[in-house]
Amino acid sequence: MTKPIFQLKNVTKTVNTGTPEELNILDHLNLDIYDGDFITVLGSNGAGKSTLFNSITGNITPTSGDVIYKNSKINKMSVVKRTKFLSRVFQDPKLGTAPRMTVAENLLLAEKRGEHRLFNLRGLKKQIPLFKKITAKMNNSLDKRLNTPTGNLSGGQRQALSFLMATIKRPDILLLDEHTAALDPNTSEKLMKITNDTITDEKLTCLMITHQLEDALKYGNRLIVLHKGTIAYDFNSDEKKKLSKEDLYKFFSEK
Ligand SMILES: Nc1ncnc2c1ncn2[C@@H]1O[C@H](COP(=O)(O)OP(=O)(O)OP(=O)(O)O)[C@@H](O)[C@H]1O
Repeated sequence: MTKPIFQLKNVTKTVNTGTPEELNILDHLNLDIYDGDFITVLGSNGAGKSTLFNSITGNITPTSGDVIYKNSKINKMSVVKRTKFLSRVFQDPKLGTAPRMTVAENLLLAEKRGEHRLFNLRGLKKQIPLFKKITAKMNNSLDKRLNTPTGNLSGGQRQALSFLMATIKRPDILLLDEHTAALDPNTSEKLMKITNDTITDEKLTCLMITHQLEDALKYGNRLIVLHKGTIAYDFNSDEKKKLSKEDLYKFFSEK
């Protein structure tokens, strides 16, 4: 049987320890992520979705339990080291790119993700044809703005660039944190289609937080529902196909 590439085993994160506000924001959470999984992540506000991502990226260290990557315990591995094998796209288009650097420079930076060497612009010219090709796929004129500082792009262009930067160097795990939520419906739909095509074509392993029930049902091979810092439901591909939006509403109102 295939082994998971990433596991959270009995992970608990306690905050405000020893005070009346003490709370387990992750509570004995177990999750096995397999190569090629595309998992949509649902949960009400405060359920622990971002905290789950932070425990994968190393932004938080569990109070107890284990974080395992390819059979090795990595509880204390730094965020920077983990960027070698994982990337994340945030909801806010401003968070993914360096505003004063141009589109091309940001892409070059992303290509060198996880490398220790100091960033320099050597080799930029050589990469322009590739950068033109991949930005053209975004279908939003990004390919004509390779020399534009990213701070001058529209939110949609900037978020498309963030997605490209997260995937230009294949990550073992891609984390999408409501990455289309700040975009207008049209732009959001376009980026979601590109996202799905990229993940499917390149067989990426991905977790995607969304509040859009349609998207949670439409995309991916697994769907998990978080509640109070733990995984309340974990639907496999067959179970997910049978789910309706009404079922999902029910799960939320049961809680
Ligand atoms: N450092 C912290 N100290 C105290 N409480 C925290 C901390 N980080 C998160 N929390 C709390 O943990 C809970 C889970 O937060 P989290 O941001 O993971 O939820 P979420 O499911 O991503 O919510 P949303 O959908 O609103 O983004 C919340 O109640 C939040 O207030």
